[in-house]
Amino acid sequence: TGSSRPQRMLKAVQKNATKGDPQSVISAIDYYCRHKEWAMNVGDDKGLILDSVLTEVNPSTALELGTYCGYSTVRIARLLSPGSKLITVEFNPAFAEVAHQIIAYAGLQDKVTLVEGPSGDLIPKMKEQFGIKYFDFVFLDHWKDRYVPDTKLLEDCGLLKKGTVLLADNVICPGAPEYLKYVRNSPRYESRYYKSNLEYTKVEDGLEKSVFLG
Ligand SMILES: O=C(NC/C=C/[C@H]1OC[C@H](O)[C@@H]1O)c1cc([N+](=O)[O-])cc(O)c1O
Ligand SMILES: [Mg+2]
Repeated sequence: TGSSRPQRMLKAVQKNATKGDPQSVISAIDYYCRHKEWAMNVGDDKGLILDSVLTEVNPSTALELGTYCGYSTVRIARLLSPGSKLITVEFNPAFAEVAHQIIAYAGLQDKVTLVEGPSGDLIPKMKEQFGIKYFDFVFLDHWKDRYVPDTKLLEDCGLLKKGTVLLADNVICPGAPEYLKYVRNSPRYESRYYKSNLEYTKVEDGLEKSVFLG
């Protein structure tokens, strides 16, 4: 059987990026996915919004739900201050295998803990297994129908503190309507929408930033 799309993406990184240079890994993936083969990375347009929110929050502990091939993992980890940590959760073992290699190629493996498994099972174990008190930043980019249950789970497990920032991808395309309703109607969040476009396309999409008010 042939290679998979994630494996072809990894080959493009190994061929075109410089080992230990996160920006070159990001550029190599964006070039490949824009000109050769689309893939569901947050991409360069929404990536700039992710970068700006991250720089503003400057999280000590960050969580990513939905690693896929590690593109946004690299985008986030490259901006973390020394000593800060990113935990990223991926359900699909084939995606996780490629992500490990892309994160290592970027030289960011010491800042990132990649955990394989269903987010719903892993979130309740975060405190005990990873010594996490709470997250300062959460990037939601996994199954869109898990955004609401996992946000509620993070609240119930005491993993959010006053000021924690949730940033959700794809709230327009493919869409996360229940999530938008939840964070926009809840008195516990202050939300705003960053209009952009679906990665590598002209279709509208955007990111929803929601600050937990405690
Ligand atoms: O399903 C999407 N993401 C959820 C990913 C789901 C997969 O990754 C987590 C889990 O292992 C699952 O196999 C998605 C889909 C599109 N899309 O245009 O279809 C665009 C995006 O940015 C997306 O994050
Ligand atoms: Mg996405």
